[in-house]
Amino acid sequence: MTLKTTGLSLLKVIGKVGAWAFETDQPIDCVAYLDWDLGCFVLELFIPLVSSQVRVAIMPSKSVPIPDDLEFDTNLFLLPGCYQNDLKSVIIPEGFVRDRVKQLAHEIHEAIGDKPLILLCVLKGSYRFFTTLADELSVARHQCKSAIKVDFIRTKSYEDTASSGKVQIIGLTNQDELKGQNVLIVEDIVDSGLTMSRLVHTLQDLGAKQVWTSVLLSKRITRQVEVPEDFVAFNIPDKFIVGYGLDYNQHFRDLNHICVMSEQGIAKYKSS
Ligand SMILES: O=P(O)(O)OC[C@H]1O[C@H](OP(=O)(O)OP(=O)(O)O)[C@H](O)[C@@H]1O
Ligand code: HPA
Repeated sequence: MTLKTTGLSLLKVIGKVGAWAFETDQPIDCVAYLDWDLGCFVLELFIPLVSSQVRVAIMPSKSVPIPDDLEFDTNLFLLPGCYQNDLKSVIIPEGFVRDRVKQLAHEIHEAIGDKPLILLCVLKGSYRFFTTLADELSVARHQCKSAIKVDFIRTKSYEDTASSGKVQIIGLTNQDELKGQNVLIVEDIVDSGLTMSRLVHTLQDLGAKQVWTSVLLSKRITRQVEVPEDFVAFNIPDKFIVGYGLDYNQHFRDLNHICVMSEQGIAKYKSS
C-alpha cells in the first residue's frame, strides 16, 4: 500500500503505509477514516494557516514493475516494416499490456464500485489504452445500474523527447458535462507529472465531484510536480518509450508493442 494525494499538493508524502509520514511546515490537525465509497482509508489534513483541506487516500497500489534491464530483441516480434531499424527493443509486448489492463479494470471497479462514472480520455497518447480500458471496465461493470460515459480532452507539451514545461490544453469537448461528476482520467504516461497536474487542477476548477487517475505507464523518475496516481498498470524505467499510442514527434503511435527507439529512429524522426 502506498499513500497517494488526491487533493491539493500542499503536503509531500515521503513514506509508505506501515512506516508512513508526511511533511509540512504548517501546524495541522488530521482525521483518518475508512471511506466506503472510495473503497480505501482516507486521511484528512486540516491546515489552519492556509484554511485548506488536503485529502490523502490510501489506495492499494498493484502496479507491475518493469525492471531497468528488461529489453526483448525486436527480432522476436512482428513489427511493421516501416519501423525496421528504428527500434532498439521491446520492453512491454502488447499481449502483456492487454492482460494487465484487464486486471486494472477490475482493480478500478473494486475501488470505485457502481457509481456513475465519466472516463476522460487524454488525447492523443491515451487513445489505445482508453479503448482497451473502457471495454474491460464495461465488462467488469456489467451488473451496474449506471452506464459509463466518455469524454475527451487533448493536451500537448512534448517535442522530441523533452517536455516544453508548458502544457497546452487544446480541446475539451463539453466543459459543463464534467461539473458535479465522478471522473476517471485515463492517461498513457506520467513522466514529469506536469500534464497530470494540469489535468487534475482543470477538473477541480470545472467543479468535478470526485477525480481519480488511471495511468498505463508511470515512469520511475523524480516528478517535477507530485501528482495522484490512483490506478497504475506498469511502473517503467527512465527511458523514452514509444508504441501503444505513445509517440516520438507523432511517429510510432500505431506500433502494437511498447518499445525503445534505436539511435537511427531517434535521428530519423527528430524535429528539425
Ligand atoms: O508527465 P509529463 O512529462 O507531462 O508527460 C506525460 C504526457 O506527455 C505525453 O503527451 P504529449 O504532450 O506528447 O501529447 P500527446 O498525448 O499528443 O502525445 C503523454 O501523452 C502525456 O500526456
Ligand atoms: O517516454 C515517453 N514516450 C512518449 N511520450 C512521452 N511523454 C512523456 N514521456 C514520454
